[in-house]
Amino acid sequence: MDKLSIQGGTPLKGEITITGAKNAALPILCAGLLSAEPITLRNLPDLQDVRTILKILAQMGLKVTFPNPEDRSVVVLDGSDIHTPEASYDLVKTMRASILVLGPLLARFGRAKVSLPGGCAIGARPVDQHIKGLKAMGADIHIEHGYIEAKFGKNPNALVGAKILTDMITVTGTENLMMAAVLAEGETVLENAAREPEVTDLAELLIKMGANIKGLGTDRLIIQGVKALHGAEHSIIPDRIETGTFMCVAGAMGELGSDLMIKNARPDTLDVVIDKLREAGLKIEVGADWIHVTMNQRPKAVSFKTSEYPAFPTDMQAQFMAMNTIATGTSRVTETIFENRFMHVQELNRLGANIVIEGNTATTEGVKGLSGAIVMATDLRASASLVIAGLAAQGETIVDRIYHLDRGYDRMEKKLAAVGANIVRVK
Ligand SMILES: CC(=O)N[C@H]1[C@@H](OP(=O)(O)OP(=O)(O)OC[C@H]2O[C@@H](n3ccc(=O)[nH]c3=O)[C@H](O)[C@@H]2O)O[C@H](CO)[C@@H](O)[C@@H]1O
Ligand SMILES: C=C(OP(=O)(O)O)C(=O)O
Repeated sequence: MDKLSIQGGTPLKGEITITGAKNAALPILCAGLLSAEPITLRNLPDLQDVRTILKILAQMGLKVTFPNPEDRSVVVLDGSDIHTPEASYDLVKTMRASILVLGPLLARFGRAKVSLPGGCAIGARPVDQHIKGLKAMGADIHIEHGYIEAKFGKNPNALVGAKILTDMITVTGTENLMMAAVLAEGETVLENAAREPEVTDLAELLIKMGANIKGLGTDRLIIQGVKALHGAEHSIIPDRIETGTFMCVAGAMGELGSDLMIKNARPDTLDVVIDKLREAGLKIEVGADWIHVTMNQRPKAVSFKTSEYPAFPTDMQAQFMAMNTIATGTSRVTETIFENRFMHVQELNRLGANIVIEGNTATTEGVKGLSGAIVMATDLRASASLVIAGLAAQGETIVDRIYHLDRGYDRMEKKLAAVGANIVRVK
């Protein structure tokens, strides 16, 4: 199992280029199931989760071609010969977002068999709202032997448009139902829809493919179903969480100093993150597609509560907490999206942090410095927080189990080493 070895305490300076967003790439790749014509995608990130979903899609019969094998950022999908609309437990268990094949398979082929994803480190994460929405669109769905078995029900030829109000805001739930609705008969209204930029990016691709979707970026999506979708070309939006993670790296360098020019970013998707980092004392300049961030003092403690977009993202919570560990003052961080997303706390404390959890709130008393240790990554963003803390700590930090990190970051250690970090992958 790979590990990262980090010698902390070096200042960071240079340029970092952001890659496409994992959480946009995954639903967008699944949208390849919706058309028999080729779809060309650019700015695809090179991640384990992307490799996993491509494997699942290829098993179904989707043809996946990288026109230039040395450049994994451009891919062509060909859904003209989908023969097996099924996703097995073996792959689904490694990545919950595999559930995103359910809506497109059912809408286009009238049947789908997809393993129920299990829970994961950060929470139980049921998919009841995905199922409830598809049932409202007339699907006949049963759970048997750990699999969701779905087929057309009410109407034997198609899903039917419906008004769907989910019990909570769900990102992949909105994406699954939107992909089902684009090929349904009639109008679907998704109330309480997620407004995350990745949902909008998926909607933009679907519109290029001929879908009729209104209300992009709002919590009410109105979709008029069409008979078939055609081919399209699309560039995946830059990853706002990867961007925010590197900004937290800059912040955690504190008095050591950092000066990072972050390129190919979408600062307009990071308003609350940028505000909070300025509150922490980072100097931030922003252009249309770049962010220049500098830091040369201990960060100030920042408190926040995670919530749905456009509020503070849960996927940035752990990275901010890593920065808070060495801040002046006390921060209070409340996690409202996932019931178990503080797994990094124990590991940050092993590096010398002073964090106490009470219910869904973590209180951090900033300390002057951290000291390197062996720590264990438990989930994707927890891993990122340990890398950040390791870069700020004195001495060597070993981050074990970085397969979690590889799920969602494209060559993170290479990007960090290029700006002066002393970080290497140990096989
Ligand atoms: C691949 C992807 O895009 N992953 C993101 C997506 O995950 P994901 O789409 O899985 O997260 P959701 O928005 O669905 O989850 C929000 C909350 O709703 C609950 N829920 C959700 C669906 C459902 O049917 N029933 C239910 O109870 C979940 O357990 C969670 O407590 O949004 C999360 C919240 O921004 C992010 O942290 C993840 O990075
Ligand atoms: C929780 C995350 O991803 P996923 O939904 O794929 O587990 C994440 O990206 O932080």
